[in-house]
Amino acid sequence: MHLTAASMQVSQQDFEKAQEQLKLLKKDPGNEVKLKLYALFKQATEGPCNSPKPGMLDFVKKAKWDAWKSLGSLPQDNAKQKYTELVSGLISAESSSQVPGAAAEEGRHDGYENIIVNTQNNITKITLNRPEMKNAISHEMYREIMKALEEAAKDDSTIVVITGNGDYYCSGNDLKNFTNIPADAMEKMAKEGEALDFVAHFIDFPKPLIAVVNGPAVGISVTLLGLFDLVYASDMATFHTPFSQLGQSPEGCSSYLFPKIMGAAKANEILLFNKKLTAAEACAHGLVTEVFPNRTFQKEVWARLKAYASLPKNSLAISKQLLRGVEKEKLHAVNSQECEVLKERWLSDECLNAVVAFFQRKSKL
Ligand SMILES: CCCCCC/C=C/C(=O)SCCNC(=O)CCNC(=O)[C@H](O)C(C)(C)COP(=O)(O)OP(=O)(O)OC[C@H]1O[C@@H](n2cnc3c(N)ncnc32)[C@H](O)[C@@H]1OP(=O)(O)O
Repeated sequence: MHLTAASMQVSQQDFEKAQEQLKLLKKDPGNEVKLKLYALFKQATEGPCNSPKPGMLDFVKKAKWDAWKSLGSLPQDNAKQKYTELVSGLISAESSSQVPGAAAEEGRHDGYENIIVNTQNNITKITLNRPEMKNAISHEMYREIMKALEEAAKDDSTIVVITGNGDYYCSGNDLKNFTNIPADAMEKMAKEGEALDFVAHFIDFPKPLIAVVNGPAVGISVTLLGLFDLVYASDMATFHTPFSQLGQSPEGCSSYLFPKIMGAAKANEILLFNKKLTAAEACAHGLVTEVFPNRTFQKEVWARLKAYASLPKNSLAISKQLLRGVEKEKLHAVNSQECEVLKERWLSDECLNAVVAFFQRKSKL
């Protein structure tokens, strides 16, 4: 690739170094980020997109073209700067969001396979730990999260944090949950009260519960955010609830909380029409408390959480109960109704076909 710019905020050398660093990334950054990188690189090296729009059915080329076109007239030097920042963000996220695999990690709780739980500095951290599956939540993982929440409710911690290991926060329900049990998978899912019980753990959780959303969030990991007390997000996080695409319906009390938080018009766009939000949009609509640059995300968020965790524990828990108490009964009723509808959805052809289509998808970016 030939680069031409001479006077740029980011030197040619830094830009080229970023391209090299990108190759060293151990983790696949994911399509969303790949598109952003592609667009910024093209803008930085060729300027605004003037190439003809690819045909509607050429999905990959069209996605790339859209991403590049969306940068409009962003100057080349700005694109170069953003590209370099994005790469360094990915590198630092890789080194800081990788949870040390060592069982020797201080305060680590034993007995979990799919999550890592540790308590330190008055904070119990629950890390979703299936990075190769984008932290999709399997049956076993649902059970582990419930167990971890039950233990965290009783332990010495003042606040409890949920985050993800790797580039994703969580890709939602593991769609293999529908396929692992032969033949009667959907029926079994529908009969088990797992979803109801899982969401109830969040409604009833007695301490401040904070989501540290390190990357994209999908499905139930988004809807549940309405039940958290704080949501901090990296600027690389996105929020997507593709329920109608999947022949499913909203859960996690989102059918009640999302319109309340962001107004009916926006909630409809998100929950009915699969509109994916950027972190900045989710923050503007009240789902996210604050967004941080990915480069400094872990450092800034954990410094803040440590300060919060030194506040008086009982006062925090009592105040949370006051805030939540008025709505608890309503939230359980909403959860119950959402799960009833979901059970029917899981038995529908629309849902079955969507799950089959996911596992049959061929073309990836
Ligand atoms: C108690 C039950 C309560 C249930 C409540 C109802 C909950 C509803 C929901 O959560 S609906 C949302 C369900 N989630 C999805 O639809 C997301 C599906 N995944 C994807 O669309 C993509 O994987 C992606 C956009 C998250 C990431 O794309 P990409 O960056 O291209 O990565 P890969 O697709 O290659 O993913 C890597 C690897 O992970 C597997 N995987 C990712 N997410 C899921 C998932 N949710 N279920 C199952 N498997 C998932 C993916 O298949 C790849 O595996 P492979 O390499 O192909 O073996």
